[in-house]
This record gives sequence, C-alpha cells and structure tokens, in this order.
Amino acid sequence: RTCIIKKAQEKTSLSRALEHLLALLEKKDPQNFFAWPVTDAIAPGYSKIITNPMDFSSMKQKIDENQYTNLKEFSDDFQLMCENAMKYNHTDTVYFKASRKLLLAGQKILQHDKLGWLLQISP
Ligand SMILES: COc1ccc(Br)cc1-c1nc(N)nc2[nH]cnc12
Repeated sequence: RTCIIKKAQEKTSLSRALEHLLALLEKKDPQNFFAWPVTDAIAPGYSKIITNPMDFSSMKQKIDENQYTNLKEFSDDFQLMCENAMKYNHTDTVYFKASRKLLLAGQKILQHDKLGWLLQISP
C-alpha cells in the first residue's frame, strides 16, 4: 500500500497576505453559500453549466499549496466564484443577489491601490 505524504508548504509573505484577504472576503458571505463547492445535489445540472467551479475552500487550498503567484490570480478566482453563481442562478434568487453583493464588497477589499501596505512584495 503506497501512502502519499504531503510536504507542508512553507508560508510565504504572499500566502500570509492572501490568507488575511480570504478571511476578510469570507466574512462577506455570512450564509456560507461560497464556503464549499456547489454540488449537483444542491444545484441540479450545476456541473454541466459551470465548467470552472470555485469556492472559498478551494481558494484556501490553493493558498496553502502556494498556487497563487500574485494578487491578480487570487482576485481572478474570487471573481470567477461570484460570476459562476450569477451564471447558474436567475437574477431573482437569493444566490444571485448574494453573489453580486459579495462581488461588490470583495472588489472594494481587493482594490490594489489600497493594498500596497499589505503586500510589501511586488504585485
Ligand atoms: C455551496 O452552495 C450552496 C450551499 C448551500 C445552499 Br442552501 C446553496 C448553495 C448554492 N446554491 C446555488 N443554487 N447556487 C450557489 N452558488 C453558490 N452557492 C450556491
């Protein structure tokens, strides 16, 4: 029986900053609609309509595995997550409304110009 031992990834200044930003973004999703992947059980046909699913737990895993090399890649996943919800759900649903509100709140948090202090690293 082979067992794969995952090497603990070293924490970089980028991953620490992204963990901080992720925590701020998650607070804007009090119903936890975006905490975990959407399943076809929750949303019929979701995996057929949404080809690139994204959620906060997947973003956390990507941070821990140092898969983001800059802020834009992180912001792009956040935007993808919100846009998926606005694509699958009709405008008159709680999910569409929550995702639009989350996107607006998140864009304010991720405004690059105000984040210089947080990312003492080149963007
Ligand atoms: C993880 O997703 C959910 C979890 C619990 C509950 Br109640 C709903 C969802 C959910 N449902 C739908 N239709 N669209 C979404 N977009 C993001 N979340 C969702």
